[in-house]
Amino acid sequence: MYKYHNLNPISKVGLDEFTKDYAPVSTPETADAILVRSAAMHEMEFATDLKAIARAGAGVNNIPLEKCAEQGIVVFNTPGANANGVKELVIAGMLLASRDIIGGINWVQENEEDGNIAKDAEKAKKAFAGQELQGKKLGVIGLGAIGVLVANAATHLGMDVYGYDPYVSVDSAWRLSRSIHHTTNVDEIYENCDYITVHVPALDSTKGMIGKDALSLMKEGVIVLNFARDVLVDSEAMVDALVAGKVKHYVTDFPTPEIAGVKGAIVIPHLGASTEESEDNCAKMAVKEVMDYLENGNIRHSVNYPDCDMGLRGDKTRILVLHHNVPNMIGQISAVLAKDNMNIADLTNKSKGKYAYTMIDVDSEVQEGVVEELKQIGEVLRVRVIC
Ligand SMILES: NC(=O)C1=CN([C@@H]2O[C@H](COP(=O)(O)OP(=O)(O)OC[C@H]3O[C@@H](n4cnc5c(N)ncnc54)[C@H](O)[C@@H]3O)[C@@H](O)[C@H]2O)C=CC1
Ligand SMILES: O=C(O)CCC(=O)C(=O)O
Repeated sequence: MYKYHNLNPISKVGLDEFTKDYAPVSTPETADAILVRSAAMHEMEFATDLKAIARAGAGVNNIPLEKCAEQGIVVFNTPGANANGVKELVIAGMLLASRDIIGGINWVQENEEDGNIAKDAEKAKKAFAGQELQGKKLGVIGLGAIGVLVANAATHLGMDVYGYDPYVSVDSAWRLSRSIHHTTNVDEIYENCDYITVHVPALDSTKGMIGKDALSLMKEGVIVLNFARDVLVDSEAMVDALVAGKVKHYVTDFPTPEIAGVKGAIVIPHLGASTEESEDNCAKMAVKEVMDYLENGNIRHSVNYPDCDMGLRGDKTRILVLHHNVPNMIGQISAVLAKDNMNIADLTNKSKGKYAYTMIDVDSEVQEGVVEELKQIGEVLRVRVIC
């Protein structure tokens, strides 16, 4: 029986994917796998039983990826599974920033007792007039799962769309509408666009990317949208730009004390992926990733180990070795197996940055002594046998 622990509420539709071989546990200490959404995991200690963490979502900045890798814990995410939910809220964000829908609705609520409300509304409404999206320039920074959907949808609203992503994947490039202008210089977006939306992960290299310098290049009255992570935008610089009127509206999915009450900020409580569909999609993908890893050793959509897939285990015994990506690991591993006269039926080795993964199918049983010998090889981080 495998055990899993949910650090956040996870959609039942996803959890229903677990077979009868899986049971939930109320604390993480004995779990083989943890399912998580946005819970902060950086301060957590991980028990030795823990083999996998699946983030039901895209951003993994709440998880200590390297610490997990060093302990032989594979971290997964669910790329693209909530992208449509975020795309739709970004479009809503652009509309909220363009038309004073919130001001208008508030006016109606404040005047709900007014018997002449229909007539008075016709006089009051001029205070809530706005502008249309059609014909405006939109800059999309980060053309991954979400950025591509936002860019394509905006073209259907008649916007003139510019995209920037120096690391764009072939898959994303294929999905991007041909009418989107591809720029290799992000300053072009800052200088020319009426709306700028950011869809990049929170990394050391992207933190604070919308800061004083970027803001100084932008057009007067620009609208900036951030549905990616709070740290991408320098709060102090953004507050100054809002107060000065340089930025007309900052639409963000991340409330912080610095930005929450500032005039011109439209702050949403991290609702981008909070739709039934996105929550179900993410949970289903996360559960399938965990089961395939625990039962077959296959890694798909990991963010700290290489993806590696040998299909279903069948009647073979499968040895799984997580290790550092250094020379002569396969030589040392196969030497241990040869010494014990074990025949390798199939072997795959993949690497990603500092870490690598070796999957081996053997025809015979694996004795505990062999596992111990494999663990003793320097640079090996975890050995697991599935039979
Ligand atoms: N508000 C919400 O509820 C949600 C927020 N997110 C956030 O949005 C981010 C993006 O999500 P996805 O599009 O699904 O991820 P993704 O991984 O599909 O796309 C990210 C893109 O950013 C690009 N990129 C990386 N560094 C860049 C840079 N310096 N300049 C320009 N592009 C750069 C990558 O090449 C990639 O194409 C996530 O990392 C997460 O932080 C994701 C889902 C829900
Ligand atoms: O699980 C959530 O609601 C947050 C989604 C998110 O921010 C992400 O997928 O990166």
